[in-house]
Amino acid sequence: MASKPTVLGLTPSFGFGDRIGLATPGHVEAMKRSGKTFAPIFPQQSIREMARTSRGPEQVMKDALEGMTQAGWSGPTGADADHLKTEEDVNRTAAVGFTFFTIDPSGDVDASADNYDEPTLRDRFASIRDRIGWVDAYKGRQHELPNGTTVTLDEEACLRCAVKYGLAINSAVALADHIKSVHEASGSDYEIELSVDETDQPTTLAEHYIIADQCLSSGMKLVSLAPRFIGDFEKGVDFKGDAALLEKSLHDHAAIAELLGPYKLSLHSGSDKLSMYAALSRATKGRLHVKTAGTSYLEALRVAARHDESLFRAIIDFSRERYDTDKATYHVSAKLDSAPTTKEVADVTELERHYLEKWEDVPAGKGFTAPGRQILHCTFGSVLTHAEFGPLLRSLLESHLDTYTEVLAIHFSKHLEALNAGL
Ligand SMILES: O=C(O)[C@@H](O)[C@@H](O)[C@H](O)C(=O)CO
Repeated sequence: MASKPTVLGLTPSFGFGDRIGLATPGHVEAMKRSGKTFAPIFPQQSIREMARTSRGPEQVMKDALEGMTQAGWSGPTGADADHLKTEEDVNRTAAVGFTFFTIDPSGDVDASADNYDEPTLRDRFASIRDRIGWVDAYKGRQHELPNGTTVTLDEEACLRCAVKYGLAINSAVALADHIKSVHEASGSDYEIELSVDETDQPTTLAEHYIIADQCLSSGMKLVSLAPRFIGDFEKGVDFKGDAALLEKSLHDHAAIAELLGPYKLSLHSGSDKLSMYAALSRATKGRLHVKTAGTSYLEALRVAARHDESLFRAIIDFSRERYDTDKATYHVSAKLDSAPTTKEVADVTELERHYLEKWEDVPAGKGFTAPGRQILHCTFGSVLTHAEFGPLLRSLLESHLDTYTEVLAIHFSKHLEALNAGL
């Protein structure tokens, strides 16, 4: 019998989202092979994923706990109620035993604030001044971080942060208060992650400092924070960008987390970012959380590529029809013409290479880069709720659970080993 989800505190942790409900045995197997320093989060699903797959929190929790029991996992696990935006999201997930609550206040972020000229910035600030009381308290301050970097909170940085994130901080604090009251009523423990990763511009050090400081001073039980890091963290493929600049910035963000918390730095869209994992582990000295989800769905399609070619081809055709619509809320850059149609590729192994890629084709220490992965990645909801493809894929996985478990074990062992390399 699997243990009940618990809080994990500052232990290095790794989130294994599962959009189908059959991946946990493979996740457990990867943990057994390579997860020595990491605590797992097996039940993990965002509200967006639940909406797209028509699975509710009960089902997500039940599938993960059953998978843990089936695979003989008796160690601890967290349970991540991911990308929560409303009190209703909290109530539904708390009721079934989620312990790690990821608050996503992106609906209240003013994403245009980075481009406002000074008069517009002052104007916008004037319109929300009565709801943001902290600008004068930070203005003019400088903070030396444990790694020697200085965070400068000049007037412009404070105003821009207030306009961009002020209302989002307020809504995050309000949702955290609700999480607290729900858990006080039930007498159960919980922890909070704040995610501000889904923005176009990277989170500056000044923004990170103010956001975290405001949340902590409100009493938020913040155990991890997901900034938007520099470079590109697109879904389904490796990190794109300047590795040296990223590493320097990871050290700075980790130093803020150490100074103000400590809390963990969290990496969203963490699947397949193997080329930067060691840097993340080094910079945070293991005080980190990595979140993955869509990559387990892609590995499920690998099972289709190997055991039911016509289903694999049909799913690719359908995903190509859906991609331009379904990619709307995801950070991806693939275009439909970056991968061939199924008619253009006769050999299924070649098709697998274009749409999923194979580990044997990827250099050591790197992740996948094939653009076709993104076409399949964003369209999971349409496929899984499709009257024909959803049930066919599920029954294929059920009859080839050994293959699914093994491909996931290989896939995630590579992830965990790359993270361990920096510790
Ligand atoms: O697709 C989703 O909604 C979630 O899986 C992700 O955004 C999640 O937060 C994540 O970053 C997984 O890599």
